[in-house]
Amino acid sequence: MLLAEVARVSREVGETSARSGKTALLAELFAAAPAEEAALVVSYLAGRLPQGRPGIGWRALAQETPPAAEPTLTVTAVDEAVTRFAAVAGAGAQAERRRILDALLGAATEAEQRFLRSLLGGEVRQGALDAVALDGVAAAAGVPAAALRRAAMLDGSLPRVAAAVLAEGAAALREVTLRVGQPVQPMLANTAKSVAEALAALGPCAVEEKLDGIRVQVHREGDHVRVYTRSLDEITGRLPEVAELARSFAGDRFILDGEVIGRSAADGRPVPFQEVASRVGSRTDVEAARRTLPVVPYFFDVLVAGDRVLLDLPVRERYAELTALVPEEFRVGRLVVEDPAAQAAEAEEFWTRTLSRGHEGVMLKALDSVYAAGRRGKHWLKVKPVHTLDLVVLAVERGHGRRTGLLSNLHLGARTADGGYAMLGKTFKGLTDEMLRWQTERLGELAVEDDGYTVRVRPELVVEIAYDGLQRSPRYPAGVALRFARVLRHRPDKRAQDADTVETVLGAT
Ligand SMILES: Nc1ncnc2c1ncn2[C@@H]1O[C@H](COP(=O)(O)OP(=O)(O)OP(=O)(O)O)[C@@H](O)[C@H]1O
Repeated sequence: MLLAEVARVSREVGETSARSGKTALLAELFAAAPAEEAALVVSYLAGRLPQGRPGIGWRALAQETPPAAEPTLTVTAVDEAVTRFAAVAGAGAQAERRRILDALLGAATEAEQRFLRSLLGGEVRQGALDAVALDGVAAAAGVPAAALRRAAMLDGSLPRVAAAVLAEGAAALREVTLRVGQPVQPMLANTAKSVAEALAALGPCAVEEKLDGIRVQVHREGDHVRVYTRSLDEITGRLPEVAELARSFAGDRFILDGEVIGRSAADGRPVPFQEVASRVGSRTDVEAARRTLPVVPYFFDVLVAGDRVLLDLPVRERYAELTALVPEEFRVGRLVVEDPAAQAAEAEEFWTRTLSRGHEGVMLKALDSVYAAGRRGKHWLKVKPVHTLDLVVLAVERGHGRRTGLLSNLHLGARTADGGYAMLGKTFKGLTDEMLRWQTERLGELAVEDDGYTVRVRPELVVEIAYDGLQRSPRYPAGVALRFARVLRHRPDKRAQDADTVETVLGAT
């Protein structure tokens, strides 16, 4: 299929405001895509490259290249060029990359160049596009969107499932199941303001300790254990003690969901999140890092046990399975509340005790709820003493004085209903020297425009922000701004589409 077709539909989708109109345009294109190119076409329209981020800087993309007069470029040819680009290494790499990019842009018409620049630069608005692309595939294949969404979550790749369902119809969906060794998007939680509010919303539920560490999904098949992060990256090699422990558990085939934390050698209290994050992030000399900060996983869910997929079992039954596999000392602390009215005081006491042990808060889970992979549902509710927001960095200002040479003052945005972002304020508070160095490097990679003072970036980096409330402000697009915002931590483990929406921000305060 010609890239021109993809670029045209992408433009038309952008110009159409009704969701049904967007879906129809995409469905027509997907139905017309040849089987061997369907995955690529879906991927491009969801704003993604199968190669991930090939590291093409905005300066390289901004360079003018004379366009081709006629469209001849196919999506397969684009894919091959990006693969070559991503593989270039060693001496002369920069010139070779330039050559590949010039050849690619030179083979594209003006309209195709525009699309390529946004695709390669990661500038296509992702969150909304993913969902719209999914609707388009469902309509083209004649399958329910919900069934397709679930299959894509289980498989981990919408383009792959899309290609199968476009070729084989609904039958392909039945074949998608959870497989050991294939990570699945974890279930996420919503926020409640208090334990009482969460109990009222959920009814019979489990109240669990909310540990502040790194989410891990542990897959075991015989002696093979793999550990994945929340963003589905494999980190087995960095956490040898987790793999060793999983090998010691009763079953020899399972998928467990849990949180890894470190404990202080002196008093056993949990160490700050940053220390665990830096331990998990360190790839070199894992053994030395392990001696400095050994970590322990605490599990709270099980998704596969033996040859059974447990996602559709309710919490109470999954927990019984977890109990059979994982010894109590490696499960999160938990209180079962069958009767919220009678056990309210007990639940409050569990919350107080959990906080006094140095944990972040509690997580309440409806006892009859299933595991909704990849969803931020209403069946898991977290309660924390300090309310925080996850916001996306839209731009950053260059520092001055002691911060000269560093990217410092962050422009923070919440997601809007149309797939964009509304800026809610700026802050440089709470950033340690190490965080400043880290964000300068990361935001440098995400830069798309630089006027010498403010660097606009691709909206990808999520930061966790504490704040004292909202104030009216006509200068900001949502009509409100954050008061006393400060950065608690960077959240490279989160995607922009996991960030808070303007709606939740307004509802939170
Ligand atoms: N008992 C628990 N059950 C589920 N998740 C837990 C538990 N204890 C700790 N967690 C962590 O809490 C996270 C769920 O909260 P949420 O979905 O809001 O993600 P989050 O935004 O990363 O959380 P937060 O920002 O509050 O740390 C999980 O991803 C997991 O890492």
